[in-house]
Amino acid sequence: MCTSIIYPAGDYYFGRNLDLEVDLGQRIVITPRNKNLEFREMPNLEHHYAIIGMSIIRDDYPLYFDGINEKGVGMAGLNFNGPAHYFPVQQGKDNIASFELVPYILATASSVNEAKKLLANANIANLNFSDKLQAAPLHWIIADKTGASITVESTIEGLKVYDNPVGVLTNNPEFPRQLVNLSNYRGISPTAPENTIAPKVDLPVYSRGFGSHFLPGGMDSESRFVKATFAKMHAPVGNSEVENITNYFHILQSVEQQKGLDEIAPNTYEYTIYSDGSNLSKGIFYYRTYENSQINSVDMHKENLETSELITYRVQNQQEINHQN
Ligand SMILES: C[C@H](CCC(=O)NCC(=O)O)[C@H]1CC[C@H]2[C@@H]3[C@H](O)C[C@@H]4C[C@H](O)CC[C@]4(C)[C@H]3CC[C@]12C
Repeated sequence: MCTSIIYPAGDYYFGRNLDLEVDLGQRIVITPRNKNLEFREMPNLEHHYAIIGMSIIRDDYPLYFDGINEKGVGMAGLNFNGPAHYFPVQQGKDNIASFELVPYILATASSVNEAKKLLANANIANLNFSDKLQAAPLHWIIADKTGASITVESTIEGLKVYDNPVGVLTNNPEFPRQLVNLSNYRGISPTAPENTIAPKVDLPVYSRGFGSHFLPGGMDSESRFVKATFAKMHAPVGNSEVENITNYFHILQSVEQQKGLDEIAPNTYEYTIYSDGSNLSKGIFYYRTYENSQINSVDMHKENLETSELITYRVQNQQEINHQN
């Protein structure tokens, strides 16, 4: 399972937790402006916006899990096993394979509005990257540096693009149902509630944090949707980049999956392999991993973006303890 958020703090910060049972060997990958991007059913893009994000590379192609572009648009693919449905290539449509969608949108859209226009005639084609890398059942969140955010879901009913008023995405069920479920938690608050159940009875507030007594805390995607929304909506805005990115990671950590808590097969557990977040205005990509709580950063603008070869950075996975004596 995964969780993705956009956090407003002066600048906007966008990224995700990647929860899975295996590390796929992803790297931080920068696609510079002149890297020739090939698509199965769409024209090549020889010149486009530069992208930075978490990705694996196969046959010199960046298979992004999530990323942002130099215009301040961010996008993440999250598991959507069950409802996800991709279609055969359709005449007259912009046929984009599911594994092409992140590079396609980030290479060409300078805002969420532009992404919406690109998606208006899109068909998510049921093509596999290769026999070994079959299409993954995903849905997507797209956000930009103005704070706008949408959810993209291709189901048996076709391609749906929803405005995302909370700026959060997890996994199943379909996005509208996540919002309906959120209504059940209208009362969740940082403040202790009034005694409305029996006003004449003395019901003491016997603990701090009473306003979130009924906040779900499970690993499941409905629980994470509610918890991440609560954490994000009430997160403070810091006075510096360091404070903001620190707050950002605290929000994602509220829905982190620790090893041992989510058994997906006998003795196999899903866990938060990495958390990442980018400053959408500055093009700085930050991440931490399960093994390494240090916040690391890669600034796309410190690379020459006018080049044509993929640029990669190894994920720093070593915990460094600052021994003070
Ligand atoms: C499984 C995760 C989503 C995390 C999640 O929700 N996980 C677990 C769960 O709920 O079961 C998704 C996010 C991005 C996906 C990858 C990207 O889409 C890129 C690539 C696309 C290929 O079609 C399949 C492999 C490959 C490399 C995908 C494998 C599955 C990934 C890594």
